[in-house]
Amino acid sequence: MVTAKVWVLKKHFEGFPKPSDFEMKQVALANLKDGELLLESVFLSVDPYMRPYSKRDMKEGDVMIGTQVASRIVESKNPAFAVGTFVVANRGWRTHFISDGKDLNLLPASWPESLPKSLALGTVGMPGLTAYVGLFEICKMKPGETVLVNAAAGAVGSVVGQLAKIGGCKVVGCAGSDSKVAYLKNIGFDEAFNYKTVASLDEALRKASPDGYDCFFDNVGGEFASIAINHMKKFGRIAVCGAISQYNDSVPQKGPYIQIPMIFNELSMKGFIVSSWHNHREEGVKALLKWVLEGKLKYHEQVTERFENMPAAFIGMLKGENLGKAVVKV
Ligand SMILES: NC(=O)C1=CN([C@@H]2O[C@H](COP(=O)(O)OP(=O)(O)OC[C@H]3O[C@@H](n4cnc5c(N)ncnc54)[C@H](OP(=O)(O)O)[C@@H]3O)[C@@H](O)[C@H]2O)C=CC1
Ligand SMILES: CCCCCCC/C=C/C=O
Repeated sequence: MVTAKVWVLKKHFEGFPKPSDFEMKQVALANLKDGELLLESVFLSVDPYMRPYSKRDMKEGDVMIGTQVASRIVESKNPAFAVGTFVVANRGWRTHFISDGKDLNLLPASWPESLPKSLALGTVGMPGLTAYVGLFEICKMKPGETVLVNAAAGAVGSVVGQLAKIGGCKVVGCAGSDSKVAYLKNIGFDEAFNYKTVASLDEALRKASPDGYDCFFDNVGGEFASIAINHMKKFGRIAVCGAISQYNDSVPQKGPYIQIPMIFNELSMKGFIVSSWHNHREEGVKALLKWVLEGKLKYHEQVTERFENMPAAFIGMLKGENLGKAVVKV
């Protein structure tokens, strides 16, 4: 019999999550029945959505939600899944779990041995797909346009900027430290600035693109988005992807309000959730993997060692300690 370690939400987050909001437990797993398989998590993802989704979907005592666990099959009574195969699953913060195979995604057959499997949680996984859908389907980016992205050195933002360059656009990004800004320049951003240290966000946005922005991929919301909307060009498009600046608010932020710039510049603004675009998954993963293998799409991972450190990795990511995709190596 295998005993799994799991992290549960002990106490609903109030403001910023803290270590005492989590509790690690041990769960004995049953023996496998025919058709089932036992999986071991190798890498786990920590993502911003866990913060707002915990409030909306979870109750205290539930296992922490967690998507895209790159896992290894250790025992199988299901002929469709061989022992040793790696898959992506959506089973929360657990070291081991049992599946009937229906909720598992195999890595693409063309996945080379040399490529970290953890990329299936980041650049070639859900965050990469988010960038792909947001740029190509929501912003409908065209060559020659100027694209703005915030949280640009993170899992989604770093892919957004590079896909925009692949698509022939000028790219402006911002991030919360000088070393992140240097990284953005290194991976091909045309302009980048540290939103925490510029004297004026308004000035920084104007200086980076005096003519304004055709596309704005918004990962942050709040004050940044309120200022950026005034820098959109006529008929600009805004992909509302995330609002991380608001996830830990106990009291909702108030305006400024967006109607006037929306009207004057005839802007389009559309929120989206990547999982609703699952019909683009196969095409998107294939394209992302190809660009990674061609060296056109660079990646960086912030790897935290040990399952015991899941809460620290999650809290650290919310604080901006990650460069690229934050993952935990079990
Ligand atoms: N709509 C969808 O389907 C999806 C939406 N998302 C959203 O995309 C965004 C990025 O996610 P992801 O790439 O996984 O995460 P990241 O890897 O970008 O990590 C989060 C980053 O957000 C930045 N950040 C944290 N707090 C603030 C703040 N108050 N103001 C500005 N920046 C902040 C930090 O970077 P810094 O140092 O630069 O501050 C931090 O590193 C999130 O809002 C997330 O919820 C993600 C996936 C799917
Ligand atoms: C089954 C995986 C679903 C992931 C959806 C993530 C949506 C994120 C929203 C904001 O961060």
